[in-house]
Amino acid sequence: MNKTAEQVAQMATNALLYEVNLYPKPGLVDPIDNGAHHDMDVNTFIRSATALTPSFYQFTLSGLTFSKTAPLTELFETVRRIGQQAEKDMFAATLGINTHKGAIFSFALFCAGIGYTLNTEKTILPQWTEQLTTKTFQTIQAMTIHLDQDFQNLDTKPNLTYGEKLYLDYGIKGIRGEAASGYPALQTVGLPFMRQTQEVALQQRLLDLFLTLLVNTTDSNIIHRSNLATLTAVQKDAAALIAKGGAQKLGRQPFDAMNQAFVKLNISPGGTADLIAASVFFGFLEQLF
Ligand SMILES: CC(C)(COP(=O)(O)OP(=O)(O)OC[C@H]1O[C@@H](n2cnc3c(N)ncnc32)[C@H](O)[C@@H]1O)[C@@H](O)C(=O)NCCC(=O)NCCS
Ligand SMILES: Nc1ncnc2c1ncn2[C@@H]1O[C@H](COP(=O)(O)OP(=O)(O)OP(=O)(O)O)[C@@H](O)[C@H]1O
Repeated sequence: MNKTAEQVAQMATNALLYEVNLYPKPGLVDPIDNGAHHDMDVNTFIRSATALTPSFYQFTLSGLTFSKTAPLTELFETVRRIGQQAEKDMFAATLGINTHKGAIFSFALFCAGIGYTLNTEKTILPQWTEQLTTKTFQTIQAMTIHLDQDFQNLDTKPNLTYGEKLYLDYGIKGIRGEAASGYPALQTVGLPFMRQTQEVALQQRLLDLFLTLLVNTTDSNIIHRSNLATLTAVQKDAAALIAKGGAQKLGRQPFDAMNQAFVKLNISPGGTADLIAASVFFGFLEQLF
């Protein structure tokens, strides 16, 4: 076993566990309630997150051992194959429920990108820096340069995913667009927030991270369960809470109220949840906890 890949995989699983453990998260599964979900609870997420550790290890190892001269699009092809097996492992662990499909895709890119950066920069995990995070996102951009191909010939495809439908209906690129641009929601929003809030208590810090990411993300889960107008409206509400001081000033009450509103609307910001987990993951690497 490769020690570095093991450590990165452990951090990835822990990041998913920190995300599901955070409460009260509007619309999402947390230890207090299942938000707008009827088919999963916190234990479903624990089973899923732990079942994914071997795949996180494989993603990282692929990056660590990838040729320094081959095109990075080949690394993407490799991790997508591993990702397909990871999806099977997730469905086996959850008895058929989609807990972490988006997270598998994003963490495949993060883990492979981190492995590749460690290898090409000849460095080790304890010496990880903000600059290496930036390099990792540049690698991810190079890996996903042809990701737009996913959107070709959709009009003849029989069964469209939510993300594909969203592209056809609105031209919104969702998680694929985020990846192909090198995760601007993390580079310009989530990670700067994590770097600036190291003194804040963890629960308040991550609840305010939730608001900040929600305001700045085109969360395709909210759109497919409702519509673009609903996303815009809840982003406005979240921005108003930030302006009033967020969790640090207001405590958990507005989050409970927002949870009730999201349940009524049957919406769940699953993309925002994945970006919280991602911010925590890079937070572990940069030792921001
Ligand atoms: C690209 C993926 C996520 C499929 O997208 P799909 O169109 O099915 O899903 P959709 O767009 O609805 O979003 C999926 C998930 O992404 C997350 N998400 C949504 N919006 C965002 C956002 N703006 N930013 C980050 N994550 C987001 C959510 O968790 C959501 O549930 C991926 O599963 C995939 O590539 N599937 C094809 C099979 C495959 O290759 N699997 C292996 C992946 S490594
Ligand atoms: N804590 C969480 N609670 C709920 N969803 C989360 C959480 N963390 C991440 N997610 C993401 O949100 C997705 C679930 O959202 P949703 O139920 O809308 O998706 P779906 O299963 O594809 O759609 P549907 O249930 O409407 O058929 C998960 O697959 C996951 O990617």
